[in-house]
Amino acid sequence: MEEAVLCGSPFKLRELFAIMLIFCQLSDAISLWEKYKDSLSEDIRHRVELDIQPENVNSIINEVYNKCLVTIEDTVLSLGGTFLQHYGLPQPSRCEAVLQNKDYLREINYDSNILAQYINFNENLLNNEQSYVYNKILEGIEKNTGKTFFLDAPGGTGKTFVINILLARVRKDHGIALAVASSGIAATLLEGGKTAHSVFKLPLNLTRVETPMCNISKQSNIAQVLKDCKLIVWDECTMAHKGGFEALNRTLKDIRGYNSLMGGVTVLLAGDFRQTLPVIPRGTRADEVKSCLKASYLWPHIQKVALNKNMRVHVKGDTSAGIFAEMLLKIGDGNFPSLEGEITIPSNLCTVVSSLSELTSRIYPDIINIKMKPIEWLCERAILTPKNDKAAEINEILLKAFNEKAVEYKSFDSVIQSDDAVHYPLEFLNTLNPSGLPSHKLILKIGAPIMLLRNLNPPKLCNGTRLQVKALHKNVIEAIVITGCARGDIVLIPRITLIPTDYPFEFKRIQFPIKVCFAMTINKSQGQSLSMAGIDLREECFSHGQFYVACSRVSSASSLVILALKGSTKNTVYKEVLR
Ligand SMILES: Nc1ncnc2c1ncn2[C@@H]1O[C@H](COP(=O)(O)OP(=O)(O)OP(=O)(O)O)[C@@H](O)[C@H]1O
Repeated sequence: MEEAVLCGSPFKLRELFAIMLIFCQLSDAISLWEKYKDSLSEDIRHRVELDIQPENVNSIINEVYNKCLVTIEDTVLSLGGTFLQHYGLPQPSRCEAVLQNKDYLREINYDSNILAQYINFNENLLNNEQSYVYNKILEGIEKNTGKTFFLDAPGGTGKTFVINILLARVRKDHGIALAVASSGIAATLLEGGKTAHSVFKLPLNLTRVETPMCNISKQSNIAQVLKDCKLIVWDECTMAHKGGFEALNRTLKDIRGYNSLMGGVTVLLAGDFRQTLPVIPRGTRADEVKSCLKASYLWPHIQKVALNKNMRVHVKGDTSAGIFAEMLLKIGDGNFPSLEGEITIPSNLCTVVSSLSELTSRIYPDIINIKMKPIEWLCERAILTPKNDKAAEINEILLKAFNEKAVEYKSFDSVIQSDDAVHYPLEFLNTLNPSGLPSHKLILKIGAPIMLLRNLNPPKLCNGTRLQVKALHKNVIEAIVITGCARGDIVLIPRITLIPTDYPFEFKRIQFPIKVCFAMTINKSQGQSLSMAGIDLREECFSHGQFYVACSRVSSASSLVILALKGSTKNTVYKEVLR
């Protein structure tokens, strides 16, 4: 073998080894294998290095050796020999899933050196409460105690900061740490983050199924990832329906073959119950409360940890930002002094204005020159409304406020079951405006900000990513990304088929998956940070946490303008969710 290594290819070496196994009655085949396994599997290793960085191959080297043994065994069998076990060698597994599993390879393909530097630098910055949370979760991962944690963290307390160091710690040692979030926007803030729906293949009808399961088969690529992962982080978990966590729990138990909570993997659920709860179409307060994580049978089994110190304020050393943050917490907790449910909006929270034109001109001054503005200008501002119709009204006004040619795109609508065509004529379908679907008549101008309504190519193009229109072609829209990790990239958006899920009959709309977004609903803004936010409260916030979410998009009173005709507003807080 020693001579052959110098002159033969790995393929020829394996052939030689196979012949020796059958014909040479080797007394110690295992030692020979151990000594030359790297030479025997060199080409297989190179092939894996095409998919992941060379230094990361070591974390799956046993898979490489296994593949090598399989090919040796194939040759031995074809030469009339028998299984490798018979010769005192390890019996290879015929399931070589990992080497072909792109999802798996992506999850272990992090640069350990860069991660080590990142950890060294940032671990030292953790404050006391962050360190406590970090070490507690790390201990759970290292001792494999299989705990699920809930990290209660209001905005600015360093939740994302802590999570990213935890993810780096696991990945540095080639462990798998999955990062997901309930919304596409929140997912872009986590290293390697994706939406929970796309990773866990959560069923769409969570409200209607009693024992939901993730649509993941045990043989799939993602099942292998879930089987081996050491940490799952789910950010903005308070926005998600409890059925999603229950589905994940059942699926992990099944895939990992272990009947403890979440199949024994450490799970970190992070969020803030002061923010909006899962949206239940046509649901009541009780429906919303009943659908959140706290109402799940899993909740009593989850260990609670919290962050309280606002690091945005602390790092900047800005005392007025500190007062602002304290006020936000009082609003979020429902402890702001109120009279018959109405709170008087204080001047150190924001600037109060009394007309829509004042609100729009404060948030979008000099809109006439919108095409000349840098993308930062557009990305850092938005007007927020409790409901869609007011956002649509403001978008129409602001779209008319600058001189560019308006281009109209009409959708192609149709029912999915041909029998329904009699009951739901085309003209009727065109009038429908389900939330999350672009309208039948989409009017756009070059320079206008738009928002994606689907995850087209996460994390670059997610549901919620904002862009600015650059060119309006007949079948494609050219736009520059203004938020998220692809900021500054120019992308082309096609018309796609969109099917709303919460309609009593099925219909599809072929349209560009976008909306103009000078203004957007408060629920859509959750997870976005702004430097200038306007809130239109002509119609008041109607659901838990909306006012808190809207105000907490910015970090100081000078960045917030509120249109409140009476100077007061309703602050809806479901105290039962905060207990
Ligand atoms: N220990 C720390 N040392 C230095 N900077 C920190 C520390 N913790 C957090 N920060 C910084 O404070 C800011 C807020 O942190 P982060 O974004 O993690 O908070 P968050 O809780 O995720 O807030 P939000 O939910 O509003 O996004 C960030 O700029 C972050 O880098």
